[in-house]
Amino acid sequence: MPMDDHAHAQVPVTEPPSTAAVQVRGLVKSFGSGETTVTVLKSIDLDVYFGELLLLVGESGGGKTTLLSAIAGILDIDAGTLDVLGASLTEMPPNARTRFRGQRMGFIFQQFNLLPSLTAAENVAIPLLIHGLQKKEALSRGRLMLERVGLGDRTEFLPRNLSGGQQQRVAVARALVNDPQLLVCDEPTAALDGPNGQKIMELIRDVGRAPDRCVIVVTHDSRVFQFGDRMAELTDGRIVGIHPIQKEAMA
Ligand SMILES: Nc1ncnc2c1ncn2[C@@H]1O[C@H](COP(=O)(O)OP(=O)(O)OP(=O)(O)O)[C@@H](O)[C@H]1O
Repeated sequence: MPMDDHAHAQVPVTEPPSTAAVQVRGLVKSFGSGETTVTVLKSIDLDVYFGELLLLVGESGGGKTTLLSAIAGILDIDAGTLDVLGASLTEMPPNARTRFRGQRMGFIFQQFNLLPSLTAAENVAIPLLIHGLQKKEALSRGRLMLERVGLGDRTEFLPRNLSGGQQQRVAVARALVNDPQLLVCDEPTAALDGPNGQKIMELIRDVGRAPDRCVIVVTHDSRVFQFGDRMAELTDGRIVGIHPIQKEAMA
């Protein structure tokens, strides 16, 4: 096989780079019922491509977290379709969706959500244990992942003995330990100071983004913008703009 063909063979045929990893069409989501119904997402269309880091920005209460939760399969939607990593989330039964999420997606939140009584390595190993890996193997992979995020010397520390930036690194390691193709991040830098926020975004960009995967980051933090490839603006439940990020303008 010629080298080029061989390189192609590494990428699954259904998921070549530059095609949509996430395809959202006509997504509608409301909360409440009767007179108190609030329609938070009003017919959203959005594509997120393999190989990109997409920023989702917009006014507070505009629906960013709701959209992220729908894409992550955490939230049922009222209308529309959601295709994620080649699968229709809208048609998937809840159990299959939970499994799919655990195997193919990673999550990073503003709050690090680490379990306080577990060491850093144990926290990172949790997704692997849930998927049935033996504890020894899970911990060993957890430690390796912590090395990748620069915490090889902190694997046996409890979260309370780590700085905020280090705790978020543990959370990033936990999100990536399953080798997810879609990484969703909700305000990942909000609880961090400037330098730690920069380091976390570098990590998310460098480890989470690759030709066969993609990252979506909800953020208010303008210092994060330089790490994005495109920015989608969500206001009052609608995507009001989506554009590439001019890196030169940021420098
Ligand atoms: N479970 C829920 N029940 C009722 N209303 C909800 C629920 N979740 C979100 N909302 C409402 O949906 C709207 C959008 O919320 P969402 O958290 O998606 O916005 P956001 O753009 O992420 O805001 P922020 O930037 O402040 O985090 C808000 O008005 C919120 O009150």
